[in-house]
Amino acid sequence: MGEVLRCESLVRRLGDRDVVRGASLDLDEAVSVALVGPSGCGKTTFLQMIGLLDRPTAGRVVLAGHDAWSLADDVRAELRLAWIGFVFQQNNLVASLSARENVALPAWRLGSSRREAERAADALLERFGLAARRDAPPGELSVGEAQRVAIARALVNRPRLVLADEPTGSLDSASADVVMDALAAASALGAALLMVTHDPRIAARAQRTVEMRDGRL
Ligand SMILES: Nc1ncnc2c1ncn2[C@@H]1O[C@H](COP(=O)(O)OP(=O)(O)OP(=O)(O)O)[C@@H](O)[C@H]1O
Repeated sequence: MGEVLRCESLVRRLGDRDVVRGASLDLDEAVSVALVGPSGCGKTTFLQMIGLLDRPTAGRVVLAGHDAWSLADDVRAELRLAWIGFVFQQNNLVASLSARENVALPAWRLGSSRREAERAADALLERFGLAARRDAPPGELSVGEAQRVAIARALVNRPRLVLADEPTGSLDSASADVVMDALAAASALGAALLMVTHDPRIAARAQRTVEMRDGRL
């Protein structure tokens, strides 16, 4: 199995304390890992360093063989766009764009034509049962619909690494199942999946569970 991600001894100091204190983790392609742990133990902070959103105080994130945090900012942004799909706790959709445009945007930014990007977006929206909602702006979607759009957006560039921070936290159990099926499908297609969850039912669907306590895995 090919290695997708290796993080080595990640530390993140926030204020006067280390919130993440030397966390190391390897992920190979097609694996799914649930990250669990008590509220405030550092899970989101850890995920944001891996997702190239928050610079570690110490340690390395090796993604696709690159020491990601030593790259120039624009190169790192490009690596992130091509390799990582991030599903946030809040969906972070762009309010002024339609569901379809939100999903298409990362593909277009990565270099697809508008037409190709929209075709890829439509295929994902259809798979998530949202074909009829594609022209709606996020403000007109239910919480569950919006989260499925956010997952479609995260998957549109066929990322090798999918990071999800409580992707089903705000969903009823039927919508949570649809979301989980989508994430499981991405991992079956070869992506490495790392998801933070408090839900034991969701964690049970991952191949492996890793626990964080006090900033350590
Ligand atoms: N800017 C900051 N300055 C100081 N402390 C911070 C800052 N941001 C977050 N923290 C603290 O860092 C700790 C870890 O936060 P983090 O969000 O990573 O935890 P978590 O495990 O994801 O929690 P939850 O499960 O509740 O989402 C918390 O105790 C939080 O209060």
